[in-house]
Amino acid sequence: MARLPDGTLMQRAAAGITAACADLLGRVYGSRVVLLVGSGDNGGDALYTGARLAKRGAGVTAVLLTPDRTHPAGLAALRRAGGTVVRGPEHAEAPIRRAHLVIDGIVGIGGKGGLRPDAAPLADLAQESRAAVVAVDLPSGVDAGTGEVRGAAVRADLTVTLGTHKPGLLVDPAREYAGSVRLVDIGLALPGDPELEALQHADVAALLPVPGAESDKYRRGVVGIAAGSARYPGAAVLAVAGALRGGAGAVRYAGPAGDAVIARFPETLVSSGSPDQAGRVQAWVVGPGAGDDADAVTAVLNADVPVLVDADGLRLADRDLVRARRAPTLLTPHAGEAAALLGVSREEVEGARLTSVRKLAERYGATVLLKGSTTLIASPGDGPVRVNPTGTGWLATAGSGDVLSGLTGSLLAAGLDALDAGSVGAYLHGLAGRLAADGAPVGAHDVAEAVRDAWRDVMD
Ligand SMILES: NC(=O)C1=CN([C@@H]2O[C@H](COP(=O)(O)OP(=O)(O)OC[C@H]3O[C@@H](n4cnc5c(N)ncnc54)[C@H](OP(=O)(O)O)[C@@H]3O)[C@@H](O)[C@H]2O)[C@@H](O)CC1
Ligand SMILES: Nc1ncnc2c1ncn2[C@@H]1O[C@H](COP(=O)(O)OP(=O)(O)O)[C@@H](O)[C@H]1O
Ligand SMILES: [K+]
Repeated sequence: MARLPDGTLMQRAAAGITAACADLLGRVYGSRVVLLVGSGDNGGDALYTGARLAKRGAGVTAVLLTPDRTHPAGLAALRRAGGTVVRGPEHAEAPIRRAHLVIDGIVGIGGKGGLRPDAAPLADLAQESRAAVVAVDLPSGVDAGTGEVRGAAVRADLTVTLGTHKPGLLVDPAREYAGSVRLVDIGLALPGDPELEALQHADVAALLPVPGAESDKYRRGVVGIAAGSARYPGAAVLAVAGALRGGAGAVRYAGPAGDAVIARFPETLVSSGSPDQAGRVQAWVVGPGAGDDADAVTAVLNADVPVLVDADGLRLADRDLVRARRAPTLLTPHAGEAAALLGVSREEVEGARLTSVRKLAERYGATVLLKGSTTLIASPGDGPVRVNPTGTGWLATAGSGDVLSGLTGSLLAAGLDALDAGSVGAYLHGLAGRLAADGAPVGAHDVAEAVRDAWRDVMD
């Protein structure tokens, strides 16, 4: 900012927001636009955007939340362009009701907590009106850095974000408030590591284990699955189904559901004893449908290879044993399991996913994949947390987590580190869920089958 003339970034921002608004409106000339203007630079962005729309023939009304603390140059620009001003939120109802478009410039990255009482009714009015709502930088009232929503907040149809995505646009519950998100490059060079990163197709393609000319099944990695029980044999079958599609050269199964596994997947190497008698593997998955078999969990945690712990395994695992492990450990809880591991309520985890996943990784000295509407993967330390961009609500179906654990374990056995295995596993799983569903409900076995399509899609 220091290297640029005053106002340059704001003009770039306004140009980008104006273009997005024009796309949304279709026709700017003759449209009615209301600006919700707070006291900071976020309000300034809205005012300059309003000025540009007014020059193109829109009727623009600015609602000033704090009339004596409004961005002065932005306000002057709007007035010069023919915009009108109402002073105070109490005058907002009539213009918002008639608007085609509401631009939310109440607060951006400078905001703290939910909207204050004077601003909160504006969020309601905007939501009740038939106008499209465009948020500048962020929906006002959500926490930019964590994705938490601690009070009233604007619900946008589109968020035009400036310079970079913010965690609040990628992590639930705030993500829901953002609508679709459009990034405007305003030429900021961003320092250091981001808080959050999202893999894209090319990143995943570069990480997927592909066999070379010299490969054999052992070099590709053998994944061990210690899952299922007499009561839940299906969990074993689904975990193996995921594991067979994850790139390992062989899948070993150890546990009481060997007959069910073999019946469905004859290529599996099955044994009914303890995992430590099952033969060598390069990674273990333990826990899906395991019931109360704590011995199997302990045996796996004592193995000196990467281990993925899911479902019942998370409940049965000796926590000191997890912390004492030297080989990589990947825990894959959903919000309820994460809540039990942290000793808090499920709601607390769902309301603060980013904080929760970091805390878990720190507390257990392990990589943690927190499942759910936004899947996050964190390793201990200050490095970026990964957010999975491919998730879909169709994955919320019984057994789909078992598929994820097998798939991700297979990637671990193939040599990916725990953070990469977790994020690539979640990416393929989400994509497979979308491809399998294609607009209609799916079962977990459909998701497992579609992993191959997801893999091809990524490699294309
Ligand atoms: N940085 C950049 O490179 C660029 C930044 N740009 C833009 O600037 C924005 C950041 O601007 P900013 O720093 O002025 O803060 P901002 O988000 O307007 O909020 C502060 C104001 O909100 C108020 N307020 C606080 N909490 C509140 C609440 N809960 N409910 C209601 N009000 C609340 C708070 O009031 P106060 O505490 O002072 O009473 C203060 O006046 C950024 O998001 C982007 O749009 C772009 O132009 C391009 C380049
Ligand atoms: N609303 C949602 N949006 C996206 N993904 C979801 C949603 N709900 C659940 N999922 C995903 O579905 C899977 C469910 O796993 P899990 O909770 O372990 O179920 P199960 O134990 O039945 O297999 C996880 O990968 C999770 O991230
Ligand atoms: K905003």
